[in-house]
Amino acid sequence: MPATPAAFDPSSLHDLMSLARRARELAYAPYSRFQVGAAVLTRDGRQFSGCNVENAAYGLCNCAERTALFSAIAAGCRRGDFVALAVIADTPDPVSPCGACRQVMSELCHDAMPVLLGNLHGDTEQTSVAALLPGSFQLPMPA
Ligand SMILES: O=c1ccn([C@H]2C[C@H](O)[C@@H](CO)O2)c(=O)[nH]1
Ligand SMILES: [Zn+2]
Repeated sequence: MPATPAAFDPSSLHDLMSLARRARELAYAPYSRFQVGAAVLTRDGRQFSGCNVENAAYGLCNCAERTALFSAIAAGCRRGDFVALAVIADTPDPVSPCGACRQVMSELCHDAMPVLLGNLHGDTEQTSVAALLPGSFQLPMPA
């Protein structure tokens, strides 16, 4: 979404990555064995974490990023309430979110919202929602 996200303390990105790292341990990934964790910070200072949750019907697998964002929505947070998101996996380079998660981020989060990508070695890369999905699909919002 266009508009400017709320300001945030850059050190909160480090905290968010620690939370994502702990959430990763909770992944339900018996098929891929690829565990992912994510955490999102909201405008009012709340943090929501998420892990990937797989299913025998593979198409139902839900990524860590979407689990975290959907948990926040289910707790009452609204589109635009998000300040930063962190995601972590056991990858050689900082993990790269899938297309579905990029689309969900682009609908729920401000274009400039920082997204911190990480791996278990402690490598990180800071990017943004718009950088992850330029030209994303959006529907005009009803007034
Ligand atoms: O950024 C990513 C990439 C993949 N996965 C999950 C989906 C599936 O459970 C497993 C393998 O793709 O990792 C995530 O949670 N986040
Ligand atoms: Zn995804």
